[in-house]
Amino acid sequence: MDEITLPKPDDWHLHLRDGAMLKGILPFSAKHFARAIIMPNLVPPVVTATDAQAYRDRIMAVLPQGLDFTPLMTLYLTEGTDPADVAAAHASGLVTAVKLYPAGATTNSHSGVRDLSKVMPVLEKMAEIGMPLCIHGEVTSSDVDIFDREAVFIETVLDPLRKRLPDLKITLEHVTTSDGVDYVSGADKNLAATITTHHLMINRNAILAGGIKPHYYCLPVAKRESHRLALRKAATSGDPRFFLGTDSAPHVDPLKECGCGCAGIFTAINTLSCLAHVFEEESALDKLAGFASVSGPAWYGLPVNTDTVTLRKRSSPVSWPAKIETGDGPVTVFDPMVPVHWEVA
Ligand SMILES: NC(=O)N[C@@H](CC(=O)O)C(=O)O
Ligand SMILES: [Zn+2]
Ligand SMILES: [Zn+2]
Repeated sequence: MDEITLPKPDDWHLHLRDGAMLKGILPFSAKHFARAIIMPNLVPPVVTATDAQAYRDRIMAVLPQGLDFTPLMTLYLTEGTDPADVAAAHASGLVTAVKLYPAGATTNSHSGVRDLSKVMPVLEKMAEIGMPLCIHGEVTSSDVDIFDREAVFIETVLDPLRKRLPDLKITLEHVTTSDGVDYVSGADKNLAATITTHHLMINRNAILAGGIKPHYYCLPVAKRESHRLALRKAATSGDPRFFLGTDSAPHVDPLKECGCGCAGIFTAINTLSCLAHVFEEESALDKLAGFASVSGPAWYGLPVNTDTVTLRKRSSPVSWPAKIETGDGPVTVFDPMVPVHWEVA
């Protein structure tokens, strides 16, 4: 097969940032995706319905004419979040989900949750109204090895939370381990996971072997090869609980190429090409529509997009700019490290 047409994909985990960066990167997502779940980890974060409305307006204000793109807004859960504000934002259609960042787990997560018992009233309200909770699933304690933080989170935080609130609908974001895949596969209800493009393509060698490569550093950090293979199996299985969230997370190069580089990989430009490459390698191109276009809307209770996107396999590899320029500075584009022949037609 050298051509495949899909319902237009959606991105169920995306960082659009703000200001000049937002303006610089939005066109790349808006070209290939109809909708995206917009992460709220700005500085300051998107905490209230008022914040979400203002951020949504800023996104729409810089959306280039002719591109049809719907940002699905999220609220950043804090220990001061008001359950009534969350419920009203959901009822009005403004906000799709709430995002839980354990404080300190990732980029701009310092206002996140330290003590889960403090946000129980919000979570109870969400369970009652059927509003999904998106979770960055890593523990933060310094005595847990960074490669184990997802597995430990599942065991010590996620599983107890699901037992306490079985009606709460949870998206475990950017799952990176076989532990995560197994846990989601074994759940009876109300649990799904997003998988990023880069975690299907790279393992931790990309970051650490042959010199330290900050543009492959993200959180949760890429794990060993056996985990990547488990993610590939889940993504290409046709199980609707695993679907695409790119976690495209741009940072300007000076903030990545330094003594304490930021976590995040910018994949918005080449995600669809890379996914076609992965699914072809797994002899599963027939499962790509499910992963990128169908299972996400089903989970979030939205219709599948009626527009389509065609991917075409070329005889020569596709290339992308190594960097894009934004008003905030250059952003390095994800290099999949293998020749990719699929282009968006
Ligand atoms: N994934 C990342 O490495 N970084 C994200 C935050 C996140 O999704 O955890 C970012 O905002 O830069
Ligand atoms: Zn995250
Ligand atoms: Zn993210």
